[in-house]
Amino acid sequence: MPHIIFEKDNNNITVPSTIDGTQFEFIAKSYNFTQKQRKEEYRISTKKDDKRFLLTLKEKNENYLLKADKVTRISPVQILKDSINSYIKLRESKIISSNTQNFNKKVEPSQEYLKDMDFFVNDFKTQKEIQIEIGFGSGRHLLHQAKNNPNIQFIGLEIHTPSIEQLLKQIKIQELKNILVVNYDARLFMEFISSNKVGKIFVHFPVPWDKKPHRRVFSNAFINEALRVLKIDGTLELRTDSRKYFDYCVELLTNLPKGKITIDINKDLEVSSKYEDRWKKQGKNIYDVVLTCNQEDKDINFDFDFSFDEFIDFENIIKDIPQKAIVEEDFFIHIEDIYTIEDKTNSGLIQITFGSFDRPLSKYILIEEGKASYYQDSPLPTSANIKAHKQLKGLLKK
Ligand SMILES: C[S@@+](CC[C@H](N)C(=O)[O-])C[C@H]1O[C@@H](n2cnc3c(N)ncnc32)[C@H](O)[C@@H]1O
Repeated sequence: MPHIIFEKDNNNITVPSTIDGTQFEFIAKSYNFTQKQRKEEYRISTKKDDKRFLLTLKEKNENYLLKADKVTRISPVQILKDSINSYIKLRESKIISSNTQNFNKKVEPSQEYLKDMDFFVNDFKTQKEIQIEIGFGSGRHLLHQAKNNPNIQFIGLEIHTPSIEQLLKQIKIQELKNILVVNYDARLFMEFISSNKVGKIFVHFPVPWDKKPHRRVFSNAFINEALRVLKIDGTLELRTDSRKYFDYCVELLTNLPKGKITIDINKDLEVSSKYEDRWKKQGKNIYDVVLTCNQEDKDINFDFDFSFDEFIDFENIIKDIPQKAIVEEDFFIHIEDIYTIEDKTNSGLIQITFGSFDRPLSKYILIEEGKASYYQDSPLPTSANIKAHKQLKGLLKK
């Protein structure tokens, strides 16, 4: 990550100010919320190329360190590098060391088919049938399906970045236009797909997680969401070499009111995945369980208003904000730190981590003269984020 270490001086910048197309909006100082012996630390709100983010300025030994803030990190990295250089230019400080001057400009592979979750919340629309593969790994099965079914829109979900890069390269080489790739936990992704739109969900050779069953893709909540997004006669297909995982899924999938199951052993598919080849060579059995959906579901509403109340008494509230995490059954809230903005009443930043345990979200809430909003953008409307927001709103009301 780009950063600069510079000599500690008194050349503070005035805000707001703009230099070389970079605007520094305000500076918030750490309130020493956690009450540990802490060094001086600031967040500098910065705008460049229509992006808004924070820079971190803190003491490092006898000097200052200026770097990107992890929570509000943006891309491309060049914007961060330019903003850090602009800050030092404006401040006229003496640089001790830096990696922002000749940062390695790597050519990124085409990311056209890699989508983030905002895309699925705000922009994703298709007239085509959707099919989803969860944990596509080497991508052999997904690429085969996409090549042979050009009228189907495929969505590939993976959490392993090298597998995603490999698939994106293959999409380019094979000139496929019907795969969207998402780096997101499959257990939480389905919440963003409209009801009754999906023809097939493939889960081939998921990690069995025998020692940590709560990490498995299959759970009651996942199956309910799968049945909601599947259209009538749509299928959720598990293929596994693990007898334990198979038995566990058969139990979860049996006697559901909205679907029925079929099971198989050592069935041949048109394409054998990398893991399948490995297990077959070892003489292992391959088990299939297929759940077929037989009921339509109601559509869901993705709109949720993540706003806060009109006036927040920030200066009084920060005295009572809980330092311990609030842990509920399916979400949590942890206030990480608080920053106050000098020379402005009722203004500051609250750094929080919250949402689901599987995919916690880190964000800042910006309070400007008593008016609060999420810094950068609102959270994704997952059920856990919505519940956490409602509770946060209550906390900030007192
Ligand atoms: C054992 S590999 C199987 C890969 C491929 N399906 C095959 O048959 O060769 C399991 C894959 O699932 C991915 N994975 C595990 N948990 C996941 C989750 N919650 N969401 C999305 N992908 C996941 C892993 O990164 C891994 O690539």
